[in-house]
Amino acid sequence: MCDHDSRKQRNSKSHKKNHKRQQQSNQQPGNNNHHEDPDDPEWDLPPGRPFKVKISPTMGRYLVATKDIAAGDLILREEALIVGPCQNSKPVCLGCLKQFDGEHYIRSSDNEDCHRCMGCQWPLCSPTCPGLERDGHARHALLGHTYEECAALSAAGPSGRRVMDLRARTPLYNVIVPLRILLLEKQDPARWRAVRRMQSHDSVRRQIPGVWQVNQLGVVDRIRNEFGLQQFAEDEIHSVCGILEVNAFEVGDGQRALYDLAFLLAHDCTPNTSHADDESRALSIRASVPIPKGRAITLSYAYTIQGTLKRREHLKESKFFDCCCPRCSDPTELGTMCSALVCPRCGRASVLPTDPLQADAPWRCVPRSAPAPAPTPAGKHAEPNPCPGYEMPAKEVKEFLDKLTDESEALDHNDVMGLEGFLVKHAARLHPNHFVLLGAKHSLSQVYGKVQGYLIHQLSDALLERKLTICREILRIFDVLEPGVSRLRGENQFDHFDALLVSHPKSEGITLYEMHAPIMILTTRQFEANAISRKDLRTRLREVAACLEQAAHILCLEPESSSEGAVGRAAQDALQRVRQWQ
Ligand SMILES: C[S@@+](CC[C@H](N)C(=O)[O-])C[C@H]1O[C@@H](n2cnc3c(N)ncnc32)[C@H](O)[C@@H]1O
Repeated sequence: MCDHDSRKQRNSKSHKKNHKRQQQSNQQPGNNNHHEDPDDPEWDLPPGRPFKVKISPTMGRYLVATKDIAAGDLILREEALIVGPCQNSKPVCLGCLKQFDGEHYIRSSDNEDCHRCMGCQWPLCSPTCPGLERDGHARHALLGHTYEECAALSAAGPSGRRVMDLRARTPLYNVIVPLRILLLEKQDPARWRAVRRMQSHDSVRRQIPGVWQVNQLGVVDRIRNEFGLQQFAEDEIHSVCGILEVNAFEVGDGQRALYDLAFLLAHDCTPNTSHADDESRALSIRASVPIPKGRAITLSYAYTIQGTLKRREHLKESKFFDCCCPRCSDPTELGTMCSALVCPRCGRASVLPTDPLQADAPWRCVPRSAPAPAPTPAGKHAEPNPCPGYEMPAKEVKEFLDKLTDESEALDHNDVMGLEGFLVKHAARLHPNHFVLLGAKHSLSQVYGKVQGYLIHQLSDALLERKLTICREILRIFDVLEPGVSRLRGENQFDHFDALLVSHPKSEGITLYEMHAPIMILTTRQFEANAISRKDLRTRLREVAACLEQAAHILCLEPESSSEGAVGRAAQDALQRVRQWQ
């Protein structure tokens, strides 16, 4: 349905442009033409893997299923090649990478703010941190603070003294992962080779001052001049920065990591896998939907609840390619209308990009496949849209979206009234599924029932219904954009997106879990007030059990130590209780 609509909606003026787009689109991982791409002979994978490596002219190397993979199946699990702090990280212990808040660290005996490495003076959580290399007993071996790293960081004096405020983000930590990679060449040549075969897009990045210059000052000059490590060539450090920008996964609590095989997964805006990392930063990739043999195995490098314009901008700026996936190619975003604006002339939420693959194409109010209009008394059908042709220049749309995004990012996502006010304020300009509204709704789905004044038992029936409605609305969108056994891909509290994949603490599973409490409380209240029958009660309990069952099914695939894993266990416990009542 959506494809058909979108084809009609597209500006079909340029046959040539469409032909080019068709070609691009055929290269997308979602399309089933992978038999045409050759296998990459350089990859000799151990037997038993459900995938192989292919190579395409546009996407480079990517993984393709070699057998039918069922939803939920584990496709790949691997240890990190290297782990370290994210860009602009808050100070962390170089051994275990934990931040210096709460009770996570031991103050040093000389009453300093924290313990520091005796050699390089970089902050550590304790002198006995398990991530410190000592006499052959390093628990994390190359993933923690090694003798070589300490020597490099103190080559021109103890550089860690520059980290002064333990609570403030600092660009000083941007050097740590590049340095860890550079040191691998001598420490572990096999790992070094594994990292060096990753793409760094140097030639493109070199042309972007915001990327190249920033790395020059923040990483290259610091390593070579401030730390005095002239043995590392400028270009080599730049390539390592590129490898990290293009291939790193955001893991743990504000860390980034590289993996031997997972980096080969191609991007798709409606991916067929989800991923999770555990305490040791081992990464698991699971199928979120059935993946037939021969289909590319994909994940999303972008935030799923984001409009096409912003997603493609992010992918272009940080991953250096133009996404032409089915979702990006469809102005309606697979019918979700996630980017649709309300037309000021006719009042319908039907202003869409005329060509979503061209960021400068105008947006236009287009007839939609709304329910067929009723015949007029004269027997003729009314015009389905009174103003086909209302147009907004791309620049105006972009400015409007930037303003909206700034406003939504400034919201306190624990402030119920602020979030509801934001929804009301923009209802007249945006489709109810517009991504900025979905972001606010997603927060509301979590905070109704959790924050002071809105704790679950304090909520009126109307507010419980509101929480439920919001959960249902967002689940309908997840079903299209992230179908199957997957977590919602969401931005987390970190404001740095240097990594390939943001970690996604909010989840579809969590939304399903969120739904069970309002249904339960409403049902109990209504049953006690004799407003529903025993039969209705049983039906509602079945609905609650279904939510919990799905939530547990999704979240119990998450690592036990993660917050999602904990909600999964809570869902299982709640399910048992509901079954007893049933
Ligand atoms: C993490 S790497 C994936 C592995 C990479 N293809 C390789 O050969 O090393 C990300 C890069 O792969 C390419 N890529 C991934 N998904 C793509 C897609 N859907 N369309 C075009 N290029 C894609 C882009 O060049 C992107 O910067």
